[in-house]
Amino acid sequence: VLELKLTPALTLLRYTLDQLEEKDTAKIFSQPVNLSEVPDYLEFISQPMDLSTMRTKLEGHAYCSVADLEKDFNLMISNCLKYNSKDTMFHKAALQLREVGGAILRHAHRQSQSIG
Ligand SMILES: CCOC(=O)c1ccc2c(c1)NC(=O)[C@@H](C)N2
Repeated sequence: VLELKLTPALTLLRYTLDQLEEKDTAKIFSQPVNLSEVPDYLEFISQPMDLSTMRTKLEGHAYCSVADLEKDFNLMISNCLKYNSKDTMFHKAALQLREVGGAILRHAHRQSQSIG
């Protein structure tokens, strides 16, 4: 069972991000895109996002709700779909994580309504 600490809202956000990380089995979303490996990345992507950045923002109280977390998750996915062509592993992984992550986030929304 979810171990709810004194701050259930923050605990729910942490648990939700843990679940999203777990689904990134190839770990392609765990760190910022390496700009020395991908030198043209910022020509296409104005606001990079990744799971480690989301973790830092979460612990820094940048997310007030599941919706805030979902916004950065959607940004991370859309960046990947934009930069990587359809026939790449990256693009396919983003489509997959979008589906699986969507279900995780819907469940977290429902839980946040019950813990307030
Ligand atoms: C060491 C080389 O790593 C990469 O080229 C690379 C590594 C990870 C990546 C990525 C590229 N591109 C992306 O769009 C995001 C999702 N992940």
